[in-house]
Formats: sequence, structure tokens, C-alpha cells
Amino acid sequence: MNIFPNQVYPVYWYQDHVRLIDQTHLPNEFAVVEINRSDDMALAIKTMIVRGAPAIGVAAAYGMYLGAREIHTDNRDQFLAQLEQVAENLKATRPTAVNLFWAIDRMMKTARQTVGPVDYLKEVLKETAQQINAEDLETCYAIGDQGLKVLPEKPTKLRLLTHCNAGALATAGYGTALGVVRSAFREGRLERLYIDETRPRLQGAKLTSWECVQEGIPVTLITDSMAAHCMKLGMVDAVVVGADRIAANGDAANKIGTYSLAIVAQAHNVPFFVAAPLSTVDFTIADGTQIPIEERDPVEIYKIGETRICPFGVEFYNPSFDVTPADLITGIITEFGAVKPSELVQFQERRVV
Ligand SMILES: CSC[C@@H](O)[C@@H](O)C(=O)COP(=O)(O)O
Repeated sequence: MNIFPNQVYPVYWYQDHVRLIDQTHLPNEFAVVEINRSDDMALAIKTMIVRGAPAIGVAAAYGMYLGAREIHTDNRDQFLAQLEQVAENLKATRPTAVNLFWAIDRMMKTARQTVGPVDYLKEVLKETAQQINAEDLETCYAIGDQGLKVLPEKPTKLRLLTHCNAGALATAGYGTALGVVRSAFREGRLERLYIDETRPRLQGAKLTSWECVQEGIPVTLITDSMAAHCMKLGMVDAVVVGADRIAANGDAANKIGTYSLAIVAQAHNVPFFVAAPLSTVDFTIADGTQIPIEERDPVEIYKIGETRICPFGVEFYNPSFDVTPADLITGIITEFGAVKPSELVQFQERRVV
């Protein structure tokens, strides 16, 4: 079931262009933007019109095809050299979510390995982007199913807590962490979802709560600083979050605030799950110290709406992600099963590219 109206998805191919749900306007306005050029896709990723690790991977795959379409040469070597430039431009948008790099590398590898004239290569790139899009949706459903197997058996109806938006909007549809919540809801296993508002960009308040309201999922919004209090009162049975990049040892980068949530969960003996596709696992890095952390414009923290909330003269630090060490994670829920962080390497061969 698609939670969006009129066969719209967060990222999808429509006739001869890509359409994106503009996530900067939700929840007040549901707008769809058309993307025809690779540069515009890069800008949409940078400005977070499209956001969330799997969704920016899908968007970047389409960005590669749009870029390929703009290259006018019949010479294969020249085509591949120019496509490399397109890839670099798209890779320079956001550094943390590895899905972006995974999708671009997969597209580049496809182009290099495909035999035939340039026009045929372009056609294959379009099909590959569409395949990445379709695969991501299937992967989310599988993560939802796998999550159901490892959520606590008691109580029958669970009170879950999530951070940021790892929902349909952050993927090709359905979601990873919110996919698990969604599956629990559909199976009658969800009492309530608590959502951290997720300072500073408020993806929890603006996006996750919007998704839940669309589907009738019972939801309570809290500020990030309330999670410990809620756990102390016994209001939370498990935490489920997404990830932007998971190292080979299971350290997981996700939206800023996830790490403190994991510490709080451990202090209260609340299981802490990370739900993510294998495209989010970066087996080339041993641990989380090697994950690049994006720093964003400080305006995100010194203004709420149009109002400045602090005096002039202060300095700012605005890291957009943090890394939760593997030992704070109860299980990593992938499309192939949920495992302890230390067991993640068993899936290495199953990762495409
Ligand atoms: C399935 S999305 C998982 C993560 O990408 C999500 O939790 C997150 O941190 C998104 O960050 P964002 O900065 O909004 O792109």
C-alpha cells in the first residue's frame, strides 16, 4: 500500500523526467517537483528536497541517467569520461550516507561493463536506475518483515520510539525503521510510536509524524530531551532507528542525537535496533571513526523559522550525524535478517556492488 496520494512516491520516474516529493515543505504543503537535469538533481539532494539515505541513493541513480542523457557524443571513451564528471558532481552533494556513493558507483560500473553504442548505454543506465528504485522498495518490505521477527515478544502491543525520519519519504517507499514500525502496526503489534522531534531540522516532527498521521498510526511527538524521561517511566519497549552508513564492525552513523538515544536506551535496558538495507553498510571501513560526518549551515540551529534564537557573538557547531558504537546496538535489521552488529560481515557477499 502506498501512503502517498495519486501514485506519487518520494522519488520516481515519470514519462521523461524524475519526480520528487519536496520534503522541505511538509507537513504544511504536499508538493511534487520535476527534475530534468543532473545538476538539478544534485541541488535537490544538497538542499534536502530529497533526503534520507536510500532515497538519495535512488535520486542519485536517476541523476546519473539524466547526466548521461545530457552527454552528446557517440564516442564511448568520451562518454564515460564525461559520465565520470557527472558522478563526481553528484557525489559532492552530501558526504555521510553511503547509499549515495553506492548507487553512483553501481551506475558507473554498469556503464563501463555494458557493451554497445552510447545510445544503448544510456538506455541501460535508465533501466538500472529504475531497478535500483524498485529494489529499494522491495528491500524496505523485507526489512519490515525481518524486524517483526526480532521485536520484543512482550508486551503484545509495543510502545516503540524512533528518531529522525527513516520512513517512506527517506526511501523508495515504506521505510526502514518506520517500515518496521509500519509492519508492527499492520500486524496489530503496535500500541504507539513515540517520535523525537529531531533538532535541528525536525525530520521527526515534520516528516515522521506526517507519515504516521497519513496511515493512522498512533503517534506521540516528544522533544529529543524527553526520551530519557519516557524510558525511565517505562513508556518505551524498544527503539528503532535508521542509518546513513554502517561500518563493518556495526558502528552506525545516523541523524545527530541517535548516539545519545542509544546511551539512554542502554541505561534503561531498552533494546535498541538499527534498521537499514545492505546498501547502507560500508564494508570498506572497519569502524565508525572513518565515517565522514556532514556539517551543515549553522542557520539550522540559530534560527527557528525566521526568528533568531540566540544573540550575535556566539559560535556554532552543527554536525548533522553522529556514530552509535556497535556495543550499544541490540541488533541490525537488514533485508536478509536481523543480526548482532558483530555478525554483519556474514552478509558482505550479498551486497550488490
Ligand atoms: C531510511 S533513512 C535513514 C537515515 O538516512 C535517516 O535516519 C537520517 O539520518 C536522514 O538524515 P537526513 O539529513 O534527513 O538525510
